Amino acid sequence: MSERFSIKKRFRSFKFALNGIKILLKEEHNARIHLLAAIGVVLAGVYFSLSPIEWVAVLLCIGFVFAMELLNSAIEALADLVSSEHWVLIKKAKDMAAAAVLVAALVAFVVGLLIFLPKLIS
Ligand SMILES: Nc1ncnc2c1ncn2[C@@H]1O[C@H](COP(=O)(O)OP(=O)(O)OP(=O)(O)O)[C@@H](O)[C@H]1O
Repeated sequence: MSERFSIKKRFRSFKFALNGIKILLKEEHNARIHLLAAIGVVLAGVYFSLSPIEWVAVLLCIGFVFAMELLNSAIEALADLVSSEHWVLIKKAKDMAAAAVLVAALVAFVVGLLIFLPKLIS
């Protein structure tokens, strides 16, 4: 049977999700670098007075990279739980999860270039 809706439980789930972000920033050094980059990009966006559509692109990229970082770290944690021994399938899962972050970061980089390069040049 489905559970009754409870605001208290929804709030608790939200707290667990915030804890996930806290763990990411505490344990994943790459995420800290990405956070600094995101802050820099937002400040640059304010400086260059980005248009609404440019903000949408920038914020989507920032969210995309962090979401991929979170999923990558979750997969890494589960893989480490499964075994500390060397397994081809663990390598495959970890490398593909890391590739997801790389793809997101590359897309964000290209979008950043498309938006900021013309403003920097002119
Ligand atoms: N249990 C395992 N079995 C097989 N391959 C593994 C295992 N653990 C890690 N690897 C692989 O070893 C390499 C290094 O993994 P590791 O997690 O140490 O590096 P990393 O991704 O640089 O770490 P981080 O991003 O947390 O600094 C990766 O290719 C990963 O897929």
